[in-house]
Amino acid sequence: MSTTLCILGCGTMGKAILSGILSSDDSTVPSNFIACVKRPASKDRLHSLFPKLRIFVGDNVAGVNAADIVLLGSKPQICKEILSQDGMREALEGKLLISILAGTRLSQLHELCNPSTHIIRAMPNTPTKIRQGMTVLVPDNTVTDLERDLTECIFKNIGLVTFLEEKHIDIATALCGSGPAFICTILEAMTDGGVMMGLPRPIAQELVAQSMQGTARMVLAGEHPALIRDDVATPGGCTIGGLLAMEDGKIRSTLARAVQQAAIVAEELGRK
Ligand SMILES: NC(=O)C1=CN([C@@H]2O[C@H](COP(=O)(O)OP(=O)(O)OC[C@H]3O[C@@H](n4cnc5c(N)ncnc54)[C@H](OP(=O)(O)O)[C@@H]3O)[C@@H](O)[C@H]2O)C=CC1
Ligand SMILES: O=C(O)[C@@H]1CCC=N1
Repeated sequence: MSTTLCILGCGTMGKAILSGILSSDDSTVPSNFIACVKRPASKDRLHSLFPKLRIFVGDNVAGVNAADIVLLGSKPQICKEILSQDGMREALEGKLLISILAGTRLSQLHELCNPSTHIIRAMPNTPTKIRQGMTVLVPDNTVTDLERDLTECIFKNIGLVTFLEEKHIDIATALCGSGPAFICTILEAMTDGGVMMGLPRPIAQELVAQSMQGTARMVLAGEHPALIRDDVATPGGCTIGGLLAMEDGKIRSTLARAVQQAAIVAEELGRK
């Protein structure tokens, strides 16, 4: 049976999810894809990236009508406008709606939909583009096991998946949704250090990025970050010199506060 996924608002994150799914060998579910956007220029860009994609400009209801599953990928601020369009409630009836909107709660989405629309909140990140994403899923209590499994399958195909309660999704938004931006800030800063000491930027950047990837993989394989750190910081060595400079700059509390601030703002986005 063929399943059609409509990405309702297909910008940065919609494109990342589509790229991930379409580059996988296992793109049987969903098997067909639709995107809805606002501007004709976005249609042209999407068409050049994904030639087989059906694209609707300014006709969201038609896009949703033609789909089995809808992934809401607009900015949170315009979700009400989109879901209140004439015919949208009806178009979504009996369908699974996956919302990737930061901050917008299940209860707010339900108010804009009929009861037969089942809703799952998802918080993915841009590395889904290369099938290395991290997605947190929050199904509401009307979601069937089949819908839950299907959503898990879609996101597992493009990265790791974990289920959380809704009360934790703003924190997940800060950690995995915003995470790539925070991590790239650290990556750029370390690269700057290498450039300052005389390495060409592309080489310094590769050294940092691969070190980040390798270390992250060790942690994901079960190694404890504190032990990895201790192994590297030999007595009287260069690493402990660098670590103390980081602590002088309050790097730990700075990064933890960044996550705290992003989680606070994520929660506020749902109130706008
Ligand atoms: N960016 C990220 O890393 C992450 C984002 N998110 C969430 O994903 C969502 C989208 O973010 P992002 O992809 O960055 O945003 P973008 O601005 O890149 O994409 C938004 C999309 O919505 C479309 N759109 C705007 N108005 C309408 C409308 N009236 N009808 C139909 N489509 C419309 C835009 O169309 P057009 O192109 O024509 O303007 C665009 O394609 C947000 O809710 C965000 O919280 C979640 C995790 C990570
Ligand atoms: O900054 C934002 O609003 C979005 C949500 C998570 C990542 N980017």
